[in-house]
Amino acid sequence: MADAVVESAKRAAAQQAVRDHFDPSATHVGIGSGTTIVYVVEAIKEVSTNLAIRFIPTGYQSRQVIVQAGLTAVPFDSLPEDTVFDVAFDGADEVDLELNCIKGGGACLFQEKLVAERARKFVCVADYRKKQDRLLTNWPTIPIEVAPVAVPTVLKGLRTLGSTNPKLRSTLLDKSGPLKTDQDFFIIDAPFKPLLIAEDIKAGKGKGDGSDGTWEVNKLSDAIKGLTGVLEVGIFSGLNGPDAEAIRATNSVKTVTSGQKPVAVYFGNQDGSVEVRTAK
Ligand SMILES: O=C(CO)[C@H](O)[C@H](O)COP(=O)(O)O
Repeated sequence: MADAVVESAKRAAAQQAVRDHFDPSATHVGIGSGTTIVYVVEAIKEVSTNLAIRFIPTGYQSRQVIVQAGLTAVPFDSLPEDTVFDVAFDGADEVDLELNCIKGGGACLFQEKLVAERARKFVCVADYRKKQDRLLTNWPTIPIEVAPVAVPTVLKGLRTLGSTNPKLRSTLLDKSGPLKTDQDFFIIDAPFKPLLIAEDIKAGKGKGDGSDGTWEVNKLSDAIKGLTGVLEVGIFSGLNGPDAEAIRATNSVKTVTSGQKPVAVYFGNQDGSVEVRTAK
């Protein structure tokens, strides 16, 4: 029964996100991974079956969702580098007050980041369990995609950064060994204390650079990304819509996109309502 509530929360959020951000005259639309994105594609299909719209998947599962809906899937690397997508939709594992997200619970994060960064608008859709004030409140770990040969190096580096017990992710059948990503890389799940946001640093709640055991979202993301062997980190932070708009306005750079952070996150609630957090 609880599952039915969660599923209808996801569907309600997806319906509203698509109503607000999918323009049927779009030419390129990014499609993320996970269970919630299925409802996004379902909602898109209700509005448009236009085969001229190119849907860019973020991995194998995402591509299957697009293809099974009868829509046109186009690989990311088949598009010219300056193609900006109208919008990219994706799920999230946890979202904080600043719209920073943890992603990678389903082992997709690298291609999700590539696609999100190319979109003029990156929009996330999730259920009520994902809405928190700080990252690592309910979701326990940061997923990190690593080169197999570098696993021991990265585990050691993560412990140095303060992660108490980072672990290599196994398949559901433990005896099959480590889970492989779409890139044939591995995933390490690293726990840290809940992450600080900018207002916490201003309020003196910690330095946020790891020196006192606290980490601010962007600083931790950069520190993990700096470990040799890390392909990508499941923290989506940094620039978002309005920041990117400002850069575009001042520099006349037409190709600046939304960045890694969503411009809006749609949360489906248990009572059927939908709550939207938008970039300030
Ligand atoms: O990042 C992801 C996959 O790696 C997903 O977007 C994230 O895990 C959310 O998934 P779901 O919609 O199933 O809750």
